Amino acid sequence: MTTKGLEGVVAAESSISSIIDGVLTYRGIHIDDLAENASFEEVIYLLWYGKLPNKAELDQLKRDLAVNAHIPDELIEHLRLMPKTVHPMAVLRTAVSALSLYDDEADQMDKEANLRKAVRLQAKIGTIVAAFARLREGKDPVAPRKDLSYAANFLYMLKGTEPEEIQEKAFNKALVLHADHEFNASTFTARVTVATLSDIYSGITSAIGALKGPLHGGANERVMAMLEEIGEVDKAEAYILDKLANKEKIMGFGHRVYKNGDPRAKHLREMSRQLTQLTGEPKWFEISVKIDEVVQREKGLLPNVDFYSASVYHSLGISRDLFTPIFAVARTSGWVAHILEQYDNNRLIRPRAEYVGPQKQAYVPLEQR
Ligand SMILES: CC(=O)SCCNC(=O)CCNC(=O)[C@H](O)C(C)(C)COP(=O)(O)OP(=O)(O)OC[C@H]1O[C@@H](n2cnc3c(N)ncnc32)[C@H](O)[C@@H]1OP(=O)(O)O
Ligand SMILES: O=C([O-])CC(=O)C(=O)O
Repeated sequence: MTTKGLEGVVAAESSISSIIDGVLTYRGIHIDDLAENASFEEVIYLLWYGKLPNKAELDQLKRDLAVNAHIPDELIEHLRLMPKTVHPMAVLRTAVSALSLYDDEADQMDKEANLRKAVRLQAKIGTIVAAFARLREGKDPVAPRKDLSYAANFLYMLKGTEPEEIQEKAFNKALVLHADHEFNASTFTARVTVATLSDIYSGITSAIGALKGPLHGGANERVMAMLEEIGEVDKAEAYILDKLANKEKIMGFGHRVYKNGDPRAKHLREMSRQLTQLTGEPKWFEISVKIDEVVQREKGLLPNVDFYSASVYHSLGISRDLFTPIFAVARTSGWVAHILEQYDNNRLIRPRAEYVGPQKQAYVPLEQR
């Protein structure tokens, strides 16, 4: 017996995040609590070390992230030479792989070296996304600042100006909400890769590839494309009904695990409401709410993390093809935690397939085919 898509299959034990009866926790702390109160840096520490940091531990992690946020000049040149029109997720996949070439410890496998690489990767991944976003517009990258939070620094490197406090807070919350999610497809991919005892860069590169697809992280960008295509609230209902009649999936709805709603969506919905008002473009929230109503009514499906995050990022002035790379920036914290957990109690991940192909076939020489 096989289970298509491994639905409901428990593949390993983990003590990083849990989804029990629709409640999401990181290391046992409720996601609502973290979303309201935690900085992304605290969440990184929590995921990697299994406890909230004290002040000294948090200050140290912040310092480590800040001093490691620059990327090698060679990588900037590489990014400069990349075609300007390619998808930033493809760029990120290549750039993270390339980053390993400039890390002397890339293949060193002890725990301390892995933690040092984790800090470097987490610190640099945001810089890579921001640098390419500017380079493709013919602008120079903005060097990271040591005095800003992870969230503020990312927005600063992207735009060249410091974000308003409300923007920093919203972006921080989005990072916290996207940080980890049990055995989602990209995390599982990372674990499969490193379970061969391959290195952390290979794990993250594989995970980025898995996150890119529209059934996973790639949905957030497509949600924004849909909102833009709809354009006005009055057109939303007919647009969705037409898609459903054509048996098309509505991006940002449904979930393999949550059948009664994604607990992250309400936070993003409220952020979307506030930010779209602030930017004077409430229509993105209003169209989203209308879609939400129609999809629930017609299909009984609820929004996932990718739905309201689209209008949140748009309201922060971020191009829609950067939405999934930003998801990768946040999820690197979770990917790393899972990679470290996998190394700590490793066994090769190698399931079986049920063979359903032809049997007892003879080899036919080429000239007889
Ligand atoms: C961060 C994240 O990865 S969150 C997920 C992001 N992805 C998306 O938003 C893409 C849209 N959603 C989907 O494709 C799915 O809901 C997934 C991939 C998230 C979950 O997939 P699965 O658990 O495999 O559910 P599956 O695709 O089998 O759907 C079950 C039924 O609901 C329908 N359905 C599920 N999601 C949707 C949707 N978004 N729109 C319309 N119908 C849907 C399917 O067509 C299927 O109907 P059927 O039984 O009549 O064939
Ligand atoms: O868990 C999943 O399948 C997808 C998801 O919501 C995530 O990765 O955040």
